[in-house]
Amino acid sequence: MTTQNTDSPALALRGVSKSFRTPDGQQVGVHPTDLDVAPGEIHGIIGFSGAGKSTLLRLANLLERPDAGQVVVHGQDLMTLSPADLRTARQRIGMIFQHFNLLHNRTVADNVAFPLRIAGADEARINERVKTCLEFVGLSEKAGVYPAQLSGGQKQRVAIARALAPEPHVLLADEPTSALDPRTTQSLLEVLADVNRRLGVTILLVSHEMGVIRRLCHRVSVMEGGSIVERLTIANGRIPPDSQLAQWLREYGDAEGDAEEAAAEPAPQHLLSEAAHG
Ligand SMILES: Nc1ncnc2c1ncn2[C@@H]1O[C@H](COP(=O)(O)OP(=O)(O)OP(=O)(O)O)[C@@H](O)[C@H]1O
Repeated sequence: MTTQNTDSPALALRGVSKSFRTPDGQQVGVHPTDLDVAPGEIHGIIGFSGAGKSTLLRLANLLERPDAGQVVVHGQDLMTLSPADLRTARQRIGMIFQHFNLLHNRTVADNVAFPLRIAGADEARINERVKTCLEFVGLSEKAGVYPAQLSGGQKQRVAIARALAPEPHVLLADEPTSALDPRTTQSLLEVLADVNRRLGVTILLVSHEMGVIRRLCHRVSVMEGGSIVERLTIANGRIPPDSQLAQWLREYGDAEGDAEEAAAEPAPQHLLSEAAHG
């Protein structure tokens, strides 16, 4: 990994906005929004359905191109890059999805190798990265199998290995555990915490599950109607009780079933990255 300037954000969205043209007219996905994610931070985005969470995340690697604003990753404004330079910059921004998005007709090893092949890496480096990344996610013995032979949790681990293959500085995660059962979710969160703590990867994660945010994130942005309406620090898994988010939890409950507990109970220590909190 290259040396990072710890003073500047790993990822900064500056005045980004996005509207969509629909048969009914213009639909606002994200109003002009600022977001800073510090190096080594795990930053969550939470909100109700349609709040603009996925759109905001996809603006961060120009999967959706903003109508306006800047997308700055390690000091480089992606909006100003040529297509070739953008492809290079994207090697440093990994992404994982709710439904894994694996290539079903390729083996696990070939899935992990895919971003490196696209980038024209040589076979020695590809083999070395595939081995390292599959070891990291605990799936070395599955290198030769096809995705259909894997469980959901294993598929998401392969997707994480694929995202890690080009040694990204930032990982974007769009509802990475929403298709998984609670126990698999727990082990996936441990993998993501390891990605952050051991590899120093900054993570921006969308989830509608409060438990995921509490267990994994250092800070959270709360979205409503295409805007960030609240920004909170999560200390030891605690949501500040006077926050809008805690109020919503009291009002609408939590996927885990106990809103009061969700606001008060500390997260397991092993899931909190020491990196960003010292
Ligand atoms: N490609 C698109 N075309 C038209 N409208 C879109 C498109 N993508 C998003 N939108 C609209 O933008 C708004 C925000 O959508 P987005 O998917 O970002 O919300 P979300 O908070 O991620 O919701 P969910 O939790 O249901 O995934 C919604 O009103 C949605 O219908």
